[in-house]
Amino acid sequence: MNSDFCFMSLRVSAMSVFPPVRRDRVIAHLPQAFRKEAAFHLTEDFNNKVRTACQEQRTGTVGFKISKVIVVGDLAVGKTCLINRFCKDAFDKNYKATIGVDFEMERFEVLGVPFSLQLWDTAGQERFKCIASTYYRGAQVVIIVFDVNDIASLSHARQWLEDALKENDPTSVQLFLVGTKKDLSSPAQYSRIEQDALKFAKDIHAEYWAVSSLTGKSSNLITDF
Ligand SMILES: Nc1nc2c(ncn2[C@@H]2O[C@H](COP(=O)(O)OP(=O)(O)OP(=O)(O)O)[C@@H](O)[C@H]2O)c(=O)[nH]1
Repeated sequence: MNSDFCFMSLRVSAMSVFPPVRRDRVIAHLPQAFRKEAAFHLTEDFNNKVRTACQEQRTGTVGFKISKVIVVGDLAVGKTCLINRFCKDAFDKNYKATIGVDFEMERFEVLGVPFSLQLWDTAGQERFKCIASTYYRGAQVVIIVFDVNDIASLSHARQWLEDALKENDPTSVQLFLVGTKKDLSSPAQYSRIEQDALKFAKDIHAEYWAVSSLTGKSSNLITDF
C-alpha cells in the first residue's frame, strides 16, 4: 500500500476514534509563566515563525505529535493529584500510593496542530523507584514535584532530576519545578520556601509553578509545555 494512503487511513481512523479536543485544550495564545524569575519565556504571544510553521503543518501531511512527560518527586508530594486535577478536574483527599507508574494521555490543538501529551505518573516510594525509573527514557519534559510545606521534598528535587536525566538527553529535556499543596501554607511560610524554590529552578533552568490540586489554582501549568 502506498505510504500516503497508509497515513491517510491512519489519520481518518484516528479522527473517528477520538472525540473532538476539549475546548480548554485548544491553545491559540501563548500561556503565560507563573513567575517571571523562573520562566521559559516572557513574550506575550507565539513567535511569528511558530505561527507560520503551524499554519504549514495544518495543511500538510504532518501526523500527531506526541510528547512524553514524566512526573517525579518524593512520596505523597501530590504528583497523582496534580495529574488528576489537570486531566479529570478531580481531587481525591485519600492517599493511595502509586505502584510503579500510571499513565494518562491528553490531546491538544496548538495553533491548529494536533498535539498529545503522554503523562507518566511515577511512584515516589523508594521500593518502587526501580520499576518507575525504567519508564524515564524518552521524556521531552520532566516535572519535578515537591510539597511547599515540606522543605525536605525540595532538597530531594536535585536527586530526582539527576535520576531522570540519567535516562535522557539533558540538552533536549524541558524542566518544570512544581510546588504543590499551596492551600496548606500561610503566605509567610510560602514566601520563605518560594525563595529557595526559585533559586533552585533558576539554577537548573526550570520553569517554576506553585499550585493547589485541592482548589485547582494554577494547575493549568501543563498547557504551558
Ligand atoms: N491539601 C492538599 N492536599 C493535597 C494536594 N495534593 C495532594 N494532596 C494530598 O496529598 C496526599 C498524597 O497525594 P498523591 O497525589 O497521591 O501523592 P503522590 O506524590 O502521587 O504519591 P506517591 O504515588 O506515593 O509518590 C493525598 O492525601 C492527597 O489528597 C493539594 O494540593 N492540597
